[in-house]
Amino acid sequence: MSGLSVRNLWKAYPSAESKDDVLVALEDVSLEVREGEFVCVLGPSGCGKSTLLRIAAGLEKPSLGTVETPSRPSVVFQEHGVFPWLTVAENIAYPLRLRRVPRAQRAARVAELLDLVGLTEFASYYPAQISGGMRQRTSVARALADDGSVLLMDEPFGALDEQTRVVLQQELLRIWEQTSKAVLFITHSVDEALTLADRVVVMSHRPGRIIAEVEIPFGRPRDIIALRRDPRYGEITYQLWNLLERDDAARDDDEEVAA
Ligand SMILES: Nc1ncnc2c1ncn2[C@@H]1O[C@H](COP(=O)(O)OP(=O)(O)OP(=O)(O)O)[C@@H](O)[C@H]1O
Repeated sequence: MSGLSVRNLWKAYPSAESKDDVLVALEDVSLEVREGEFVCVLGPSGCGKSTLLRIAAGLEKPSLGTVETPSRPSVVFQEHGVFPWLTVAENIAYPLRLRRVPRAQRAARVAELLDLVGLTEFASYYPAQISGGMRQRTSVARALADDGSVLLMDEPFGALDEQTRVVLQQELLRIWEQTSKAVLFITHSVDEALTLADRVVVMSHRPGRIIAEVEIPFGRPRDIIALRRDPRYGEITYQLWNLLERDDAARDDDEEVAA
């Protein structure tokens, strides 16, 4: 198997309110991301998206269930994903050093990745000397330097302004389209999910369950500005919002019954 397979995942944390209680963050979550497929997980704040990603990355253990990947996934987080004491080029080279890739080969791969993410001029800058968007590009390039076939991204553009976000979304697609990596991308933005994904997995409020999977019909390569003119863009936006809102309304009903 060269993608990611998550089966019947449950995660409970000790409750902060009572030591006899638990907080269920994930409830029986199963999903597959095939080789070369881009899947977005969309859900409201606190529904367990990051928990799912951390478990998929092997950074946390599930309470129940399994995760299968052919190799250790690469991860891009929302912020603080780069080492502040290393330059842009050294950050990108980091996974290559860990794999003991010979120096000349490493330099060639770093030069290629710097070019791919448009940071050649900033190779010797430190993270504090570049913009937030450039730091995220560095983070993406470093994840691409990892040769794993699965890439996990946790709201990597969430902290950026809208214009930078759109530029980086387009760049990410351009770069990813040249690979066959399976991508699991976490977002709470309807717009971002349908712009990027082949398939959107919609999660409920906590405890996070999968309430729907929506196939996105836009082809590849994808021009993310042009697709906003496609009449299907509005329809799918409406469909996704409806799924999220219906779940919200169901939760309000549950709370009223419980009260
Ligand atoms: N280490 C932890 N200990 C206890 N509870 C936790 C822990 N990590 C997460 N939780 C709880 O699990 C639930 C899901 O959190 P998670 O961060 O996965 O949500 P999220 O969907 O990523 O949220 P957001 O979109 O706001 O980042 C939350 O109620 C959170 O309080």
